[in-house]
Amino acid sequence: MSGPQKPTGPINGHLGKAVQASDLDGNDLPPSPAPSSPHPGRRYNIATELVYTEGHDQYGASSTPIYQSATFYQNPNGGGNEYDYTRSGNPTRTQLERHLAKIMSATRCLAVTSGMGALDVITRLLRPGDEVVTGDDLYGGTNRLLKFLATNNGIVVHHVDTTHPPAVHRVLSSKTAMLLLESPTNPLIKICDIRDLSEAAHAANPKCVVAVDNTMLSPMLQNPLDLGADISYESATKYLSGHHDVMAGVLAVQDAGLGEKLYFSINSTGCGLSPQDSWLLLRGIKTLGVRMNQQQQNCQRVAEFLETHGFKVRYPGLKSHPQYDLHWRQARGAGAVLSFSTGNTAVSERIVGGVKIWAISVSFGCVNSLISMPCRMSHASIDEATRKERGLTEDLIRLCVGIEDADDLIDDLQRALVQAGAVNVTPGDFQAFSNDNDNGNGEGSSREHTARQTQI
Ligand SMILES: Cc1ncc(COP(=O)(O)O)c(C=O)c1O
Ligand SMILES: N[C@@H](CCSC[C@H](N)C(=O)O)C(=O)O
Repeated sequence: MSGPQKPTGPINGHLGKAVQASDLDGNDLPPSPAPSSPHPGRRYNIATELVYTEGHDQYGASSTPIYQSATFYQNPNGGGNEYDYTRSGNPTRTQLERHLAKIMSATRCLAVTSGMGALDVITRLLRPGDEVVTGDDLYGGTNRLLKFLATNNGIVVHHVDTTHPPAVHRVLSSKTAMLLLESPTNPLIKICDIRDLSEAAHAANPKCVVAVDNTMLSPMLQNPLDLGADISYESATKYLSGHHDVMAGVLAVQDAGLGEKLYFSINSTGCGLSPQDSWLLLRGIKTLGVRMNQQQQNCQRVAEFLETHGFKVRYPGLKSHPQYDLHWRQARGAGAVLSFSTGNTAVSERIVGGVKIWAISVSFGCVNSLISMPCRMSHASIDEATRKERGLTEDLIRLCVGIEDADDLIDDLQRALVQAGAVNVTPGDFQAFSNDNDNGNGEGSSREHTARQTQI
């Protein structure tokens, strides 16, 4: 990988930029840096690639310099340098994009101001009348943007259960312009067969763009482009950065033409990632391997603890997960987000309110552990009736596990479960109250739970 390039004189006529003057649709392109990755694919194992960079800084700086400059000097004829303006391209952002391209199995990667910004760029490929096929469990913000496009831009959106391939195949057609997948989904941790669904979408319409939101696993654990997707994107606010100190989104592609179209939107709308945030993200990525390893080890312990004590836990590290085998065919780890039900919303509220180490917060992928109730927080923008239809019950608790000591995390959770009356305590053991009375919306067995709580 090469670092920011030195001015080399006019490369491409008077523009002097290593890029063609128009995109594949014939739109005029403003000056921009060269496509991100100078070589396709990875050369080392992922843990090495996350850390290893070949910078060619003129002073030998070990950390990529932050080019905090909005504009760049040019020759009198308007050419000369690779960069002219930071909205169009910035050396720190290019360094990040080239680094990401390696680890995302891409030939080109683009960095933008948030995960939703990345999805906005992707959905700008759509035209009125286009159809989008997507899941019935999705991050709330993704659902909100799709609903906006369906309401205002003439896009037809089909929400189907992506764990059930025939349901997806049934709605795919020559009008399907985009298949948008999450695996695992946020927050019900459903797994879909990315390869099979990508093939089916391309068979239905060879021009269909398959976009996979890889936020839950990060490129450390899953590479959708290797599974047949056209775009892998994620909220880099989560695992890639890892410290909740930056908002960012990344998009990765293997097809140069598609990369140009995405870049065109980014430059036109001005959502490229700032130099400071690009630097923060470059720094965060270096520790992704160690963070993710620790986070998923801790998450496995927490998942087993909850399941052993009778809770219905959704986590692909557990053999009880309905798509366990599929998940391990396409991913290299289970990630560090799980969700579980108590069968009673009031009890769930008391658990969330009772923990000390687990911070009540949206987001995930940070080094510290978080707890949330998706229906009240990350998925509140989905109306109640739709949530209920999709099996997103009000009592659902989502845990995003960090790098703390796993025993401390479990002790804290155990204390909150007992205090909340979520478990039936017997000498030497405690078990979750049965969810048998649960009416499917987290309202069941409330008297049982309340009674239990008052005894403690
Ligand atoms: C799965 C998923 N995709 C995309 C996003 C959007 O990312 P951002 O918050 O960085 O815009 C989020 C969370 O916000 C998410 O959970
Ligand atoms: N108020 C925000 C909520 C962000 S949720 C962040 C993250 N994706 C998560 O799942 O926790 C909004 O309405 O977008």
